[in-house]
Formats: sequence, C-alpha cells, structure tokens
Amino acid sequence: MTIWPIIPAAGVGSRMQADRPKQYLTLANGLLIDHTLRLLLDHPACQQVVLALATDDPYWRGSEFSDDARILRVAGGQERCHSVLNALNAILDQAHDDDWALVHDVARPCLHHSDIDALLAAAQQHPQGALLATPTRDTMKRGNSEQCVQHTVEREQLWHALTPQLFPLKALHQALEQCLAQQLTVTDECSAMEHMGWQPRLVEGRSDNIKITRPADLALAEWFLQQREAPCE
Ligand SMILES: Nc1ccn([C@@H]2O[C@H](COP(=O)(O)OP(=O)(O)OP(=O)(O)O)[C@@H](O)[C@H]2O)c(=O)n1
Ligand SMILES: C[C@](O)(CO)[C@H](O)COP(=O)(O)O
Repeated sequence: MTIWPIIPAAGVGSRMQADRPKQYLTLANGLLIDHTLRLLLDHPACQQVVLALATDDPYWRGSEFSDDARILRVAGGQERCHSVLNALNAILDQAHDDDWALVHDVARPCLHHSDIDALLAAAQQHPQGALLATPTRDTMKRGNSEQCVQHTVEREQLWHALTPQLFPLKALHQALEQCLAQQLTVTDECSAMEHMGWQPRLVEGRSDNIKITRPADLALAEWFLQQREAPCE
C-alpha cells in the first residue's frame, strides 16, 4: 500500500489580495509553499509529492524544491477539485488498488506530523477514509442575502473540515470524476466521497492547522511557524 501525497497549489489567492499567489509569500524566512513541501517530505510516509501548479506559474522556479526529484508537477485546473483530479489522473496508471491519496492544501503550512500520524492511524481502522477536522467553538448562524440572521445552526457534531484528507486513491478518482461530470460543487475531497454515500471518519486535528486565506491570517501563521522552530519543539 502506498500513500500518494497530493498538494493542490494552483490557486491565485484572490482573497489574500497580494501581488502574487499566497503560496509564494514569505513567512518565517521561507516561501509558504516550501514550508508545506518540507513538512510533507520530512514525513516517513511521504516519499514523493504530486504538486498541482498553475500552468503559467512563474514563481515555482524560486522554490527551494524546484529541482527536487521527489516532486511530480502536474497542471492545476480551474478549481481546486480539478487540480486534485488532474493530479490523480497523472498517477492513476502507477497506482495499485490498495493505494491511498493524502490531499493537503499548500495553504496549510502549519500542519504537524502528529496530525498526519493520527490521520493515517484512523484510516487503517476506517476503510471509508478520514479527514482532519476541528469541532466548532462558536455559536453558528445561517445568514441571508441581507447578512441578517436566518437561524442558529445546531453546533453539536458540527466540524471545520481541514486537510489532509485521506481516501482510497481509485475510489477518490472515481468520486471526483462522477461529481464533476454531474457539475456538483466539491470544495473538498470528503464532499465527493459523501456524494458516493461514504461516511469518512472525522479526526480531531490541531486548531493551528489554519488555511492561509486572508491578510489577517499571515501574522498568525508566521507565529505558528516560528513556534515550530522553538527549542522545545
Ligand atoms: N484552481 C485551484 C484553486 C485552488 N487550489 C488550491 O486549493 C487550496 C485551497 O484553496 P484556497 O485557499 O481557496 O486558495 P485560492 O483558490 O488560491 O484562494 P482564493 O479562493 O482566495 O482565490 C490552495 O492550496 C490552492 O492553491 C488549486 O490547487 N487549484
Ligand atoms: C479543502 C478545505 O481546506 C477544507 O476546509 C477547503 O474546502 C478549501 O476551500 P477553498 O475555498 O478552496 O479554500
């Protein structure tokens, strides 16, 4: 059984409002993309990485991993789900039936190996796959188009989906293909598996595994990354 790490990194980072895609911003003395690549490649289960990059990405050559043979580059797609499907298509003929895909956003550089280990352990016990998630802490509201409260959402068993998400590779490929053929909205791999009737395991992950999305996320991520280098680490 092989784990295939897939990193969707072909986004433009529009919500970040920066002069370049957010994965190429510098945090804690390194490119965001390099922090994410390094943490995955340093994990024993990740011998190589399938990296989906924008076809016109001029920044990749600035990565310290741009010549790293452990990275298989594939063309990203219009949306995140298309980038992930392109990555799966690129490796499908090499994959065995018992291989798994571990999909992790490049925009989540603060991931810890302990969470990867917990996810791998959970998936060994749960054939329908698993994803890192954190329980919601706040009272949740559903708003309307006027940004007024429609109702309070029951928060019992309400989770924030994170990444990595870990699924049998060929099942994920089939699920994504079917969802995209039906033009279903798929914002994470778990959504596609749910459409197939699967019930993946929720694995509680660290709340510092944030997705860098908006400018305010940068300072927090910088601090988290600096803590990783703290002597006690
Ligand atoms: N066509 C796309 C869009 C997004 N992603 C990746 O999917 C992850 C999560 O997406 P998001 O945080 O939304 O990144 P962006 O799409 O770049 O951000 P925005 O929505 O603000 O433009 C990111 O690592 C991003 O690079 C991708 O590989 N291909
Ligand atoms: C995959 C994800 O990070 C899980 O929370 C999230 O769905 C990505 O969403 P985005 O809009 O592509 O950032």
